[in-house]
Amino acid sequence: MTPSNNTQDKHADTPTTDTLYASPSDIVEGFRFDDKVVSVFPDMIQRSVPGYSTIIHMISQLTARYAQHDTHCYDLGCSLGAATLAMRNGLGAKKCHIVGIDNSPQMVARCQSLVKEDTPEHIDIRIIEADIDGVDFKPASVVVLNFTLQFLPIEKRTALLQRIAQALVPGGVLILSEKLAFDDPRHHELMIELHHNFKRSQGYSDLEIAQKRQSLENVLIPESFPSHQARLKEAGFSGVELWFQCFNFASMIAFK
Ligand SMILES: Nc1ncnc2c1ncn2[C@@H]1O[C@H](C[S@+](CC[C@H]([NH3+])C(=O)[O-])CC(=O)[O-])[C@@H](O)[C@H]1O
Ligand SMILES: O=C(O)C(=O)Cc1ccccc1
Repeated sequence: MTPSNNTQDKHADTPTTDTLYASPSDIVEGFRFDDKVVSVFPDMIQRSVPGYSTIIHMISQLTARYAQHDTHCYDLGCSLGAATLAMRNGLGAKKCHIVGIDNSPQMVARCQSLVKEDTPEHIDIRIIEADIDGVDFKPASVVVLNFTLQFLPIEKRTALLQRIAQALVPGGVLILSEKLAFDDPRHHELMIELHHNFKRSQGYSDLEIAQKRQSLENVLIPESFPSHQARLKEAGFSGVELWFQCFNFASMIAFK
C-alpha cells in the first residue's frame, strides 16, 4: 500500500462535525479524551487550533531535517496520529523506529487502525497506550509534543522534559507545540479574543466557545513562551526557538 503524502487525508475524510458543546448544559464537565471527543477529533482540532495543519506539514519537514538513522522518533500524546504520520512521511528512506504514545484508550484504538491501514508493513511504527509521564525513552533524534504538554500537571513537566533531553542523541530535537499565555494582560486578552474570533469564523457559536472554554479550565494549563524557554533550558536543552505562532498557539524547537 502507498502511504498518503498528505497526512491530513485520513483525517479530512472523517465526516463527523464537532457539536459536543452546541447544547446548553447545566454542568460543563472537565474536558476528557473519551469516545465522544475521538469521534469528532479531526474536525475539532482543525477548527480550534489556528495553524494546526501547517504545523503538521512542517513536522514532516523538520523530521526530514533532524531524524537520524536507527534512532527512535516519538510522538507523545499522538491522538489520532496526524503528527506520527507526518514524521513517517518525513523520514523518506531513513530507517527509524516511530513510536506514538497516548494515555486515552479510545484514541489509541482508533489511531492504531488509522495508522495500520495507511502504512506499509516494512515501516517500523507502533502506537502504544501509556502515560508519557512513566515512559522509558530509547535513544531518539526527533521527539514531538504537539499540544500535549499543556495537559500534564505543571509540576510534572520538568521531569518529563529532562527525560526527553536525556534520551535525545547529539543533534536531536524536541518539537513542542503549545497554547500560550502572555505576561501582558492586554496582549493575553487580545490573543484570546482573536482565537475566539477564529473559532467563530470556523462555525462555532458563542455558546460552544464558552462551554468548551469552561471545560478546559484547569485541564489545559497554558504557560508563556519565556516560561517554556526557561524550563527547557533547565531540563538540559541548549537552545529553544519559536518557529511558528498564530495568536496564542505556537510551536517551538528545542535543541539538545
Ligand atoms: N499524560 C499523558 N500521557 C499520554 N497522553 C496524554 C497525556 N495527557 C494527555 N494526553 C493525550 O494528549 C493528546 C492531546 S491532543 C494532541 C494532538 C495530537 N498530538 C495531534 O497532533 O493531532 C491536543 C488537543 O486536543 O488540544 C490527547 O490525545 C490526550 O489523550
Ligand atoms: O478549543 C480550544 O479552545 C483549544 O484551546 C484547542 C483544543 C483543541 C482540541 C481539544 C482541546 C483543546
